[in-house]
Amino acid sequence: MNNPMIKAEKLTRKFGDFTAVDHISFEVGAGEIFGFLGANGAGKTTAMRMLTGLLVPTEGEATVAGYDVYEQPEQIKKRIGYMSQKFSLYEDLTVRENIRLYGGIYDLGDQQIKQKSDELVNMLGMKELQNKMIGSLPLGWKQKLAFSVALLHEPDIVFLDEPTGGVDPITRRQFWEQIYKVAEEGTTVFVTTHYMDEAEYCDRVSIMVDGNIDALDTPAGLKEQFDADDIEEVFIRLARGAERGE
Ligand SMILES: Nc1ncnc2c1ncn2[C@@H]1O[C@H](COP(=O)(O)OP(=O)(O)OP(=O)(O)O)[C@@H](O)[C@H]1O
Repeated sequence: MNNPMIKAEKLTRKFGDFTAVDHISFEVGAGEIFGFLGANGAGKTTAMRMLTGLLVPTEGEATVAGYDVYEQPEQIKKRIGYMSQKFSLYEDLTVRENIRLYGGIYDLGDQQIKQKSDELVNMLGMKELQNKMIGSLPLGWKQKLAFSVALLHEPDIVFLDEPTGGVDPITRRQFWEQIYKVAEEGTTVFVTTHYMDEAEYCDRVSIMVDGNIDALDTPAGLKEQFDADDIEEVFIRLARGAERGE
């Protein structure tokens, strides 16, 4: 792959004697939608924390947007967006206040923040809601807004950690339309999900089992390789052998 946006080579993280992520290697291209699947405890969050410059690896190499995870975590943080269920918008601030807050965190100027706020509320059809507290909005709206906010500073890569948890299939589908749009514009999307229908929407999917990447291919390639009707079947077959998890 020429100039991969993410490149991991034998990336490893141990906690004491326990190896949470065990020598994983993969590359993700610019504008690619890369699905990062695995059962609970497989090591996805640990891998993602290393790639986002939040956790130092024990061994191995990785670059993200061309920056080294050991040497240049601060540069990485500037070039990525991050959205998760746990780390997201402030419930007791309004839609507009949240945008302003994150614009400030991402070092955008006042004028740019104002312009981005207008664009964003218009694009999301949230003009009427812009002065409402986030806490009063339905979860699907919060997710769409959190995604847009993660893209405010026009990052090269956006990391999405279970971005659509807890909403209905139509809302999830709308969220994925937003994902397609930014990927078409060239942003790389790295996404974890427990919804197997969403795995089918990715360009390529990796499946982690007990700290290792046991499979990595396009959805069609995985189905062929495992002679399965859908990704769920592939996933279950791989995850059944897992020792970790609930
Ligand atoms: N700080 C830590 N100290 C010790 N063990 C940890 C730490 N963080 C994660 N682990 C262990 O590493 C393993 C992988 O955890 P991780 O959170 O990366 O999995 P995951 O695939 O993201 O799971 P989930 O889908 O439940 O979030 C688990 O067994 C977990 O208990």
